[in-house]
Order: sequence, then structure tokens, then C-alpha cells
Amino acid sequence: MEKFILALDQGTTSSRAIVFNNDGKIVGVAQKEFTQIYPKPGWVEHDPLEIWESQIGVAREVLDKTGIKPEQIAAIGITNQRETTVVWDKTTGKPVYNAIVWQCRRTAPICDELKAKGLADSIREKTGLVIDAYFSGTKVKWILDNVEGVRERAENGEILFGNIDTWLIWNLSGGKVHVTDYSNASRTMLFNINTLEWDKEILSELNVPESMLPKALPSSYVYGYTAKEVFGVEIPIAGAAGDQQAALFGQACFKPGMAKNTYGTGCFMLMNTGEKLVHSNNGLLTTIAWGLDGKVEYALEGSIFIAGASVQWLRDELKVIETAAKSEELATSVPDSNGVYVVPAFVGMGAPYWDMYARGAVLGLTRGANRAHLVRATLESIAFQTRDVLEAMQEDSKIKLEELKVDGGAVANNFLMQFQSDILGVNVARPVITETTALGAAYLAGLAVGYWNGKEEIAKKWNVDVVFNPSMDEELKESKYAGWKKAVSRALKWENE
Ligand SMILES: Nc1ncnc2c1ncn2[C@@H]1O[C@H](COP(=O)(O)OP(=O)(O)O)[C@@H](O)[C@H]1O
Ligand SMILES: O=P(O)(O)OC[C@H](O)CO
Repeated sequence: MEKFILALDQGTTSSRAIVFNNDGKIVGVAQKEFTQIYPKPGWVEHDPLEIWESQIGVAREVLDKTGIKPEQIAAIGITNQRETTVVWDKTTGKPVYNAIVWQCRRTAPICDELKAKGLADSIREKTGLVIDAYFSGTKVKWILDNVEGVRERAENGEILFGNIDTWLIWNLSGGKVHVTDYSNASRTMLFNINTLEWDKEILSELNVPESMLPKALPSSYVYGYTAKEVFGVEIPIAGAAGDQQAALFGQACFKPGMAKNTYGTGCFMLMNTGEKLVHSNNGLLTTIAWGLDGKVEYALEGSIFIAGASVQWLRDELKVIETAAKSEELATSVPDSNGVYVVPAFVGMGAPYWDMYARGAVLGLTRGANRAHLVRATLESIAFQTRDVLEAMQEDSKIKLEELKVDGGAVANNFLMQFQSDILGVNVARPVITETTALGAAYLAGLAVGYWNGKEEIAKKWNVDVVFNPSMDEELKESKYAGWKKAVSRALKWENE
């Protein structure tokens, strides 16, 4: 009986289930978008039950579609939008509030207080992170402080916290297993990435009871089994990693200095730094890449909050394109952006600026500017933001990148990929399988149950599709980038001015 690995990829905008075979090839995919909830400007929520239902729905759908029986699934690997925070009742399994999404800015004032107390250095030292509303810690505090009765019940041990990996594993196991993996734990701002323990001082500062927290474990590990009622059989849940770390694994970036950039809702560049924990001097994060083979490895990360989401904004809010794919056609219908710059700081700006109060801006408009220029400038903004983080990464790591591996939904856009290569002056390599997030989760799960033997076997499965080579004139490249820097300076600190 042929066996497969089922990867569950719970992203910011959709839940996906992908079945992989032993060659690391896709056998089937099912996907479902779910509701984005914006209760106030700058606030973003998801319904945790909708997340679970959409995720289990696509898992069952992909098995139906492919005719693969649950008995043929050797293991399940989980990968997820990171930082998004769910708090639920231990007995009923019911969330006490909507999930507060990584993009949500509501806890900016709590972060300001932590900064005012002078905690930035110690938090960076312990967690590898900058103080920002992005991470889970202040989101948990917000729920405890604002949802009636929850703090008291949490103190009585009746309430659990988890990121989406934890929430899915809890539900898959029928409410038996409350765990997370090191890569997800490293995004909470509650976890000490040096000692691999929840940090008592930060917990006490944020007044978060330790009993709410999941047990942190390696990323390739049999956490438990699916409850009988989920698929009819017990399947090992054997891998979990935050989606960006999973993509680094799926791209086989196993050696220090290897980097990938994932273009989804946001854009996240990660560079493997091996067993060495590198602290950034240039606005990047230090994060756990994965726990595997009895050790953890680290990565430097440049987190860009809005990338593909800006294309969705063009489609859904401005309605200047019908589909995301149409953005390429429109962008290439004009020779350049006609001096227009879009700064998509819709939820503040992440690396390397870390400004929770920046807001979106369109600059350089003249009478001749049309929607094609606006669309082109929006795509270009994704590439400019990537240059911002690549420069910081090269500075921190002292490594000059020769090639950037790319993946995620927006890499289908050839204009964007060519412009990216041009503006970086670096080769951009798009692999055959761009679903590297799910693939990474599948590999981590497969390794835990002996479906694959090790990283060497996996590295051989990586195949390139296209390499985009830089071809833009140096002077033009630098003048375009200088325009971007100027545009960003106008968008920063907008909200509190
Ligand atoms: N051809 C395209 N050009 C530009 N952006 C695209 C294209 N196709 C998809 N996208 C963008 O990619 C994102 C979806 O990528 P995906 O990796 O599925 O994201 P996520 O995991 O964050 O939900 C969307 O934001 C969408 O706007
Ligand atoms: O859902 P994605 O793929 O945009 O990823 C979201 C990140 O994990 C947020 O840190």
C-alpha cells in the first residue's frame, strides 16, 4: 500500500491541505479561503472555529479527491500563519474570543509601555524579537485584560493559549494534546530562544499565567495521534513549524547562509544561521528555524507585513484588477511606474523599520498617472521592501547573497520576479514546487516517522524552474530605490502625528 504525507497549511487568508508522495511531489491540493474580520481600523481577527472547520474540511476534501485512504497517510505535518493568538476553554474547547491575527495593531499601546520601561534590550536578548504588536505575548495579555472573567479562569488553570499550530493539534487530537514547536514558540515574545523555555520574567511582566502555555517540543516529533472521529483512524501528528520556517526547510536551505523569500500575504526572508544565534544590528529578528535531530537551528528574519495583500487590496478594495494574476498584465502594459510609489504600510511597517504607526501612502502622482502605474507601483513596492531586508541581512550576516530562492503565491508573477532580480542585483531562483511551506511541514513530519531518511535525501529533491537574472542599468536601479526610501520616509509615524 503506497503511503503519503498530508500537510496542513493554515495561512492568513486560506486553509490548504496538500498530499505529497515519497518523491516530494504534490499528489493533490484542496484550499478554502475564510473570513477576515476587521472590527476597527488596524484590528484584524479570525474565527478560530472557522479556521478549524475550513482546515479539516480541506483535509477530508483532498483525500476524497485523490482517492487516498486515511490508512495511507503515514503522518500529518502542520504549518501555520504564525503569532496569531487563540485562547480557549480547556473543558469545552470553545474559544473565549476571536483569534487576534499577527497583523493586528491593537496592542501597540502595551508595546509602548514595555518600551518605556526600558525592556527592549532584554526582550531582544531573550526572545530574538523587537517589541511589536506583531507577536503573540501582548495579544494574550489583551484577551486576559479585556474579555470578562477570562483572567480569573486562566489563573485557575481552566484556559489555554496557543498559536494556530497548537489550536489545530489540540482539535486533531480530540482535545488531548497541548503542544507547540520551537519555531512557533519563538514568535510569541514569551519564549527564551537561548534556553528553550518560557520566560518567567516576561510572563510576569505581561501577567500571563504559565499554566495556559503549551509544551514546546521539536518541529519533527510525534506529538500525538488524530482522534478516531477525525479521519476514522489514528494518524501520527508528526511535524509542526511556523509557515516561514517550514518554507525555509521546504526550500532545503539547510546550510548557514542559505536564504529564501516567501511572497504570500506578507513577505518573509529567512536566512539559515545554523546552530549560531545571530543578533541583528539592522532591524531583523532572530528566530528558531526548527528543532530537529536533538538540536535547534536559528535563522535571521526580515518580516514584511504586506506583500500579496497589497494585490488583494487592488482587487478587492480599489477594484482596479479582477484577479491577482491580472496585475502582471497591467503592470507590463506601461514601461515604468511613471514616478508613482505605493507604500503599503496598511498595518504599520515591519523589518527593518518597525513602526507600528506607519500607514499606507501613494506618492508621486501626476496628471498622467493611471491605474496601470498604480498597479505596477504596488508590485514594485514588494520588491523594494525585499531589498530593504536583504540589505539588512547582508549587513548582519556579512554574507553577500548570490542567489535568492523564492516561493509563495505571488511568485507566479513574472514581472515581479524580474523586477525583484533587477532591484536586488541578485539572481532569483523559483523552484518547480512553490508550495514549499506545505512541503517543509511534510518533510518534518515524514522525517519523524522514518518516511524520509534525512536532510541529504530531501536536499536532492529541490529542483529549479526559472532563474531570473538582473538586467537593469545600475544608475536606474539606484535612482528607483532612492525614490522608494524617500516615499517610505513620508509614511512613517503617520498615525500618531
Ligand atoms: N499572479 C500574482 N501576482 C501577484 N500577486 C499574486 C499573484 N497570485 C497570487 N498573488 C498574491 O499571493 C497571495 C497568496 O499567496 P499565498 O502563498 O497563498 O498566501 P498566504 O499563505 O499568506 O495566504 C495573495 O495575497 C495574492 O494577492
Ligand atoms: O500566512 P502567510 O503565509 O502570509 O504568513 C504569515 C506569517 O507567518 C506571519 O508571521
